[in-house]
Amino acid sequence: MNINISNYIISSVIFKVNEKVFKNGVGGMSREAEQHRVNEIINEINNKEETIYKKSAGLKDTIINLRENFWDDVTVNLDEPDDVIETQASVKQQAELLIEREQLHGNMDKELKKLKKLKDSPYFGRIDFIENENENEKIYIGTSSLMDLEEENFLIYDWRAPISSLYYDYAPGKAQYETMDETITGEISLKRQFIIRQSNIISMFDTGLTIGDQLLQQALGDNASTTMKSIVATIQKEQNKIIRNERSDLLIVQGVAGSGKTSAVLQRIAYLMYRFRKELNANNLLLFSPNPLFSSYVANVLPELGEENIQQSTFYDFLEKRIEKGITIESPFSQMEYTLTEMDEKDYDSRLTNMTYKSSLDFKSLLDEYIFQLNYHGIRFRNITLHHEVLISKEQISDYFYSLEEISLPNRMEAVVTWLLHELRKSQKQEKDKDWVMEKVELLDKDEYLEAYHSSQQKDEENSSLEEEFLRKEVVKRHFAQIKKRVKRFDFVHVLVTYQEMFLNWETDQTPADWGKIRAHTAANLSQKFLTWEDATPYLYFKGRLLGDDSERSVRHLFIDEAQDYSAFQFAYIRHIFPYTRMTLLGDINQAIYAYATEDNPLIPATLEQNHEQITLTKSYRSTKQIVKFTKDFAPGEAVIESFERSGNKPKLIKLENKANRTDKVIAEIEELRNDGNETIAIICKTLKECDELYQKLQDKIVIRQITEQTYSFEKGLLILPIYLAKGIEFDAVIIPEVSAGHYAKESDRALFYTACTRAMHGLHMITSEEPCKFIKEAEPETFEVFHI
Ligand SMILES: Nc1ncnc2c1ncn2[C@@H]1O[C@H](COP(=O)(O)OP(=O)(O)OP(=O)(O)O)[C@@H](O)[C@H]1O
Repeated sequence: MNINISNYIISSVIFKVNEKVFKNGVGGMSREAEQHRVNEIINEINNKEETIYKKSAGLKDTIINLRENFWDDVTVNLDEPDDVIETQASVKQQAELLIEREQLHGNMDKELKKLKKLKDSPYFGRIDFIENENENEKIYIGTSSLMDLEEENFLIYDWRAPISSLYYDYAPGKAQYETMDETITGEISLKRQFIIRQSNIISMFDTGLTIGDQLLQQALGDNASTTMKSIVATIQKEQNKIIRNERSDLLIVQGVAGSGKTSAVLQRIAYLMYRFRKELNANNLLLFSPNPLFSSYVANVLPELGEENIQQSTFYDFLEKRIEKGITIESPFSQMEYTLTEMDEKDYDSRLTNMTYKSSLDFKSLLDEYIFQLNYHGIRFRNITLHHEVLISKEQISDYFYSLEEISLPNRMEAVVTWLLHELRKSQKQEKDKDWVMEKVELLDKDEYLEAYHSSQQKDEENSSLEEEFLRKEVVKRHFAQIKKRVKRFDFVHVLVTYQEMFLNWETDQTPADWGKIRAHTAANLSQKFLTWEDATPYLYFKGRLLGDDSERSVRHLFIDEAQDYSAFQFAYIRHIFPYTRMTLLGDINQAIYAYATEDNPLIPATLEQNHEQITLTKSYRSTKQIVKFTKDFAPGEAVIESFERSGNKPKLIKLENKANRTDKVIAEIEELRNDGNETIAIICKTLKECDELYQKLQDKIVIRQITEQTYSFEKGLLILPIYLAKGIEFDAVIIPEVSAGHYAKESDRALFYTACTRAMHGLHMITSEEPCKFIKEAEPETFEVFHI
């Protein structure tokens, strides 16, 4: 959490209010006594640092020494086989010693970093807990744990320790927490919060019901930052349930805009890495994020919590890595832009039909049926050629494939690979004596010649006099190595054409009403080697069923943010590709901006299996009470939306008499919002096209940055971006430059408009020169102010 001057002043005021309480001794130690304890902790940290520095310096010398004299301490004797074995063992032992010391040094480095952080702010919470009849124990909670010098007592508990959950889950009174083996019950007699900076207590509060609204007030009152912050000091009870959930294989979180889903999932990752530190490392965890900007926005949280960043990818990047070279996938953003801007295009309706159908599980069933009949016929193969001559024809491959007994398609493909490699070895022998080989030998440059000559000599000493023979062999081998590599990659299967066949020639009675349109549309795109976003996942699913999937077995936990934007087919594919992975899905059905996403949405499963769990978050922490009140009336879903008690100005609707004044009015609004203290202001448009047009008009008049699909990070200041790229991110203030009824006209625009409005923390200004859209009209009139200009 960044503490700025205004915060500091607020904190001091709050402290003054609370000071009296503390002086009177309510809740145990006074502020002086608490500061005294902080000082003692800092002393302890200093001592620890000193000890580690000393050990670390000695260790560093040992490592340098070990590296420099590595071979001195190794007995090298290669005379007899036994001696060789002994030498190997000796080298191994020495290497292990070095690795162990290096690891120890690395751990010390980590420990020093942790201590440095603790020195600045050792803890943020305290609870006094009486376990049954035992004495009252003071438990201080911080970002990591600290033990005394004797390593006997905890001076600070890590926020993820079992006992720390008391702090998040209970008010003073009866309380309990789970350890690995039992439930511990007792009573909390005090719950206290601190803001400590540079080893000084800036403020402290004794709290009642929830984790002090005051501390949360302060955290939420900050300006938006360009990177997300950790929320460990103020995690709310419901969020804590998400963070510490260990039971569920599938945890589904439906949370309203700004309810802390992303925050909770990042703390959850840190929790899991701590709780299962022996079994999990950063590579076992994967987060699917909605856009590249979001990835950089959240990149700071885990390092801030002392954990390594985990693998992060957009679903688009994940798919792109699995697709063959030469095939292009449309990005979800282009798909969205198309949906929003190309209504007049002649194929628009077919495209929408295609999108809806390809996103559904009905299409997956149809695809499964098509795949099933490929067991008997229909897979398209490619000739295996060498210099345009067919070595093994596609018909031969097909005959061989379909002559195999009925094992699964991928297993048969493996058998074909073995057979092809065998056949290629035969061709390789015959090929050696052909004319082209000598031509290639003559074309070898000097280095290649020598390399080929030497490697032939090394491998075939007996015939070393037959130089030409060797060179021929070598040249053929090189050419065949390429072919074999392609065979092992299944290049002999024409996956795209086999998929296309489904739309060109396959006949079945299971097809949907609009199959004709869908067929034509898909086949045309596939012949351009272009996969629309809605076809990308089905195609990869198809490819996996044909050739075998590279299941992601190393990923033990998958986290999907903005899960409402995944289609039923995409989610089914994810389950298919991560068969053994635990999943956490987070999203908000109100923000389902993709047209297909509401049907069979993974966030609202028809049934929950036994080890699945669903948690709902209803309180919005991002936006002021005024913004939440305004937006909740037109939110698409039925979900309860509560606001956190934080005040600001009412959203503003500016009605322009003259449309030509829009650019100047946008600039005036920016100025006004800046004067109110907003640092990061986003102009959020419905589409990229709208952004482009407005950006052209603004860029000469004001410093502004346009965010596109390719933007990977952002700085404070003025930004312009389309709604779909603002997902998951927040800004001090938002200006929506066009909110007319014509612009946000369709019911499907509701989620878009809601998403745009809910990006705002403190200020929301909307401009129109016509009738405002129906969503604004649905909001209670007293929730926003109207200005006629
Ligand atoms: N317990 C908390 N303590 C402090 N701040 C919090 C807490 N929970 C959420 N916030 C803050 O509220 C804001 C919204 O959180 P976050 O982005 O995680 O919400 P979200 O549910 O993912 O939102 P959306 O779905 O709208 O993208 C952030 O500024 C976050 O720091």
